[in-house]
This record gives sequence, C-alpha cells and structure tokens, in this order.
Amino acid sequence: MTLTVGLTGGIASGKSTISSFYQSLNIPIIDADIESRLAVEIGEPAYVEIVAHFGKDILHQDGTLNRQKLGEIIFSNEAERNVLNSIVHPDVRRRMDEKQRQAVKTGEKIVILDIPLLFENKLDTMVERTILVYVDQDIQIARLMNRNDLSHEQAVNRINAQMPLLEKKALADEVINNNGSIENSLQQAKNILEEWHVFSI
Ligand SMILES: CC(C)(COP(=O)(O)OP(=O)(O)OC[C@H]1O[C@@H](n2cnc3c(N)ncnc32)[C@H](O)[C@@H]1O)[C@@H](O)C(=O)NCCC(=O)NCCS
Ligand SMILES: Nc1ncnc2c1ncn2[C@@H]1O[C@H](COP(=O)(O)OP(=O)(O)OP(=O)(O)O)[C@@H](O)[C@H]1O
Repeated sequence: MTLTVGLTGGIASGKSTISSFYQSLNIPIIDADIESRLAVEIGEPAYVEIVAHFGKDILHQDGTLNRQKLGEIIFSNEAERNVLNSIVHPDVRRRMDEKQRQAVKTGEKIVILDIPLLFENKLDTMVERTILVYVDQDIQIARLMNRNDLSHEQAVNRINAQMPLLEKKALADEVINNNGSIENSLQQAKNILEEWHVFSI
C-alpha cells in the first residue's frame, strides 16, 4: 500500500524547502510546478493554446515562454489567470496522475505530491493526507520579494491569487510552521512522518 500525501502551502511559504528534504530521504516527490513547466515546453498542446490566447509577446526570441511576462499578466488579472489555469491545469493533472500510478505500481511506501493549488483546485481528493507549509504573511511577503526580486505590490498580488494560508491551515491534516529557522521546519517535517509510522530516521 502506497500512502499518497499532498504537500501544499502558499507562494514562497517553503514547500520546495520541505520537499527537497523529503527527497533527500529518497521519498518520491511529484512536483506540480515542475509538471506545469513541462506542459508548456515549445510545441506542447498547452504551449500552442497559450500563444494563441496571449500572443507572441509572451515569448522570448527563441520561442520559449517568457515566464516573467506571463506572470505579470496573470497575477494582476483574475480573468487572464483563469484562462491560463484552464489551459495548463488539466495537462498537469494528467501528468501527475500518471506519475502517481507509477509510484503505486512500483510499491513505494509513500509518495508526496507537492501542489501549491491543492485546496484551490480541490486536488485533495487525489491524496490521503495533507501537510501544509505555513508562514505568516509579513514573512511570506519578505521572502517572496527577496527570492523573485518583486516589489511589495507584486508580491501581495501573487499571494492574493491564492486561497489565504489561514484558510488552508484549517483544511490541512498537519501543519509545518515555517516562520522560524529551516532547521526547525525540517525537524517538524521529520516528526510528521515518524508520527504516521511511514518513516523512521
Ligand atoms: C505564471 C507562470 C508562467 C509564472 O512562472 P514563474 O516561473 O514565475 O513561477 P512558478 O511557475 O515557479 O510558480 C511559482 C509559484 O507561483 C504560484 N502560482 C503559479 N501559478 C499560479 C496560479 N495560476 N494561481 C495561483 N498561484 C500560482 C505557485 O505558488 C507556484 O509555486 C507559471 O507559474 C504558470 O505557468 N502558472 C500556471 C500553472 C500553474 O497554476 N502552476 C502552479 C501549479 S500547477
Ligand atoms: N525557514 C526559512 N527561513 C528563511 N528563509 C526561508 C525559510 N524557508 C524558506 N526560505 C526561503 O524562502 C523562499 C521561499 O521558499 P521555497 O522556495 O521553499 O517556497 P515554495 O513554497 O516552494 O515557493 P513557490 O511555491 O513559490 O515556488 C526561498 O528563497 C527559501 O530559501
């Protein structure tokens, strides 16, 4: 039996930091952000649809997607965001389903799906347990501005494009509080798996 776990959070709340730690324990990770990048590579069906809707202005000269430009559009315009989501999400879902099936087939004890929009898109039906990486909003804004070199307004727009973390906290089975040091958060991440008796370190 494979335990399927959904790891979620908000933008820049620390999901990748936690999922890299789980990966270092040889736990298979399926990452929605990676799958969504694969879905929009040149020539893929979602890429073709994106160019048809948003125009060639959102491409680099070599034809690859200018992610920064597309991000500026969709994080400040809900209607455009919904269009992009409707193009990309079904394909991401298919790719993740396929990888999850593989993990079950090869008899993995646990597989972790790292999905930022797990609750927004009601993908918690795909998983048996959920872990939320939580951070207070002022810290989230500061880390996001720093990581992506964004203004305060741009960072807030991106955060507002998602369900508030406090609402997600109420929906999750387990919460990792990532306000403190990374070391402290990794300890919490480890404790959860030990409590579930799926991993002992
Ligand atoms: C808009 C795009 C081009 C910006 O690319 P960029 O490289 O700057 O960001 P990246 O893809 O690494 O995403 C960073 C974070 O932004 C947040 N985010 C991304 N897309 C969305 C969205 N549609 N709605 C809300 N939050 C989002 C997530 O927390 C994600 O972890 C890209 O995020 C994208 O194609 N988004 C649509 C697909 C999607 O929803 N991906 C999220 C998981 S399926
Ligand atoms: N506990 C922490 N203390 C200080 N910095 C942290 C901590 N956790 C994460 N960070 C930093 O905050 C930023 C966001 O973390 P991370 O990339 O793991 O978030 P994420 O939730 O995966 O983001 P996204 O979904 O937007 O890609 C990174 O620059 C990371 O190095």
